[in-house]
Order: sequence, then structure tokens, then C-alpha cells
Amino acid sequence: MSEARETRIRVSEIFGPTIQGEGILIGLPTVFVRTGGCDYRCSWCDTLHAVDSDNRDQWQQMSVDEIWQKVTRLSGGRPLTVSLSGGNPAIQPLGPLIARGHDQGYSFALETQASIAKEWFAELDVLVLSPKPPSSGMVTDWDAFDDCLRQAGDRPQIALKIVVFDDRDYAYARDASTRYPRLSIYLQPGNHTPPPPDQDDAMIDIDGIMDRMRWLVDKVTNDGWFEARVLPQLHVLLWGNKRGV
Ligand SMILES: C[S@@+](CC[C@H](N)C(=O)[O-])C[C@H]1O[C@@H](n2cnc3c(N)ncnc32)[C@H](O)[C@@H]1O
Ligand SMILES: Nc1nc2[nH]cc(C(=O)O)c2c(=O)[nH]1
Ligand code: SF4
Ligand SMILES: [Mg+2]
Repeated sequence: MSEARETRIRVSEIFGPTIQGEGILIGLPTVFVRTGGCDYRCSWCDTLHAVDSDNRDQWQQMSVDEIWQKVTRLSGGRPLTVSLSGGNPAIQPLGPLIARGHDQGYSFALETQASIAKEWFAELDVLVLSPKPPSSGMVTDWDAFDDCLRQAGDRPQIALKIVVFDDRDYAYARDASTRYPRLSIYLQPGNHTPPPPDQDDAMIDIDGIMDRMRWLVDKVTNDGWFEARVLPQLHVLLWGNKRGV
């Protein structure tokens, strides 16, 4: 049996097309393939339904064919960008899925915290590395981050995206950017009212997020950090904590 036929990928949800709400591809029509399971437990994770194994019963082991059928149905067979997110999608064997999509003219972006590197990163079109700042409660393994860069090599466009809640997070983002001056950097104000895993209509404090956004803009401009881009989560502004958009 070919690699693609044997492969099973743990999927939490597939949805779209919507617009990419974050970072380097913001505004671009995108279909999302969200995998299930994560090696991190960020204190403020907004996607717990794809992280906590309590939600395992809602995840599905899917073949490349099954995933690809759904992606092509959602996109009407017209090539677009597929965003691979999670959870940590780097846990899953996504190489054969990327190969299938490339054959048909689709592009692939991956969102990961850069804790696990895979050789198929080299096949991506865009790699978004989102190491976690102190407020997350996680500790960054910079060796693992370097492995991700090594595995990616020259093909993918690579960007840093760092969530910022407070001054410590901001200092972390500045350090990361100093460490990797060649990576474009996107700062994203944290959503301090992320939804519980089973409640995507949970209340959201957009005013509070916008206060943090203005604070971040002031920080960047006052510091003369003119390479940083500050962007909100556009889908959160449009649809709050709603899932599948
Ligand atoms: C849900 S994660 C999934 C991919 C991968 N596990 C990661 O963290 O990069 C996708 C993006 O959402 C961001 N994110 C998660 N919770 C957030 C929150 N409460 N506010 C703002 N961004 C958040 C993450 O930092 C990451 O950049
Ligand atoms: N529209 C939209 N944009 C996104 N960018 C990153 C997302 C994610 O949860 O990984 C996401 C998402 O869930 N929806
Ligand atoms: S790494 Fe990403 S998916 Fe995993 S807990 Fe943190 S924000 Fe959530
Ligand atoms: Mg999200």
C-alpha cells in the first residue's frame, strides 16, 4: 500500500473557506484542517477542544483521501491555501496530505509552537512558528525551534507569531526577534477570555483585547521597533469565540 493510503491523521475539525485571521496570511481565503492533540497546555489556549484528550471522542482518525475529499468539496475544487493547525499539527504525519494537495495546485501553511520538527516541514509553502511567551506557563525549547528551521530549509516562507499579554511577554518577543533577525515577526494581542472546550458562544471581551492592541502599538512605536507588525485575531473581532470560522 502507498504511504498516502496507509496514513491516518487525527483530525478535530475541517472548516472553511474562511479568511485567515492571524499573522502573515491575514485576510487570505483559507480552508483549515485542525488536528487533535497537543504536547503543550498553554494557560490561555483558545482551542482546547483540539488539545484536551477529554475531547478525543470528537476527533476522527482520517485517511488522506477522506481529508482531501472534504477540503476539495469545501473549496469547490478551486485551489487555495490550506492552513494546518491544531493542537500541534506537527505531531501528525502530514507529508502525504501536502503532497496530494500540491499535485492539485493547493498551498499549505502550518501553525506550530515549534516544539516538534518534522522532515515534511520542507514541503510547506508557509511555516508559522509561534513559540510561547511566559504568560502561557510553557518554557520554550530553542533547540527544538532551531530544528524546525533546519527541517524547513529554503522552501517555506517562515514567520514568527508571538502572543503578547503583558510586559514579560513583550520582552520575550523582542528577545526572540533579536535571536532570529531574518524572520518577519507578528505580535498578536492575547484573548484573555478564550472559550472553554465545549462552549464556543462563551462571552468575549473585545474592548479588553482592543485595549491590549493599543498598548502593544504604543510599545512598538515608542521603542522604535519598526520591523514588528501588530495584528489582532481578525476572526475573533468578527465572530468572537465561535468555532469553525
Ligand atoms: C490554537 S494555536 C494552534 C497551533 C499551535 N499549537 C500553536 O500554538 O502555534 C494557533 C495560534 O493561536 C494562538 N492563540 C492561542 N490561544 C490564544 C489566545 N488566547 N489569544 C491569542 N492567540 C491565541 C497561538 O499562540 C497560535 O499562534
Ligand atoms: N479564521 C481563522 N483564522 C485562524 N488563524 C489561526 C487559527 C487557528 O486556530 O489556528 C484560526 C482560526 O481558527 N480561524
Ligand atoms: S500550543 Fe497551541 S494548541 Fe497547544 S495549548 Fe498552546 S495554544 Fe493551544
Ligand atoms: Mg484559533
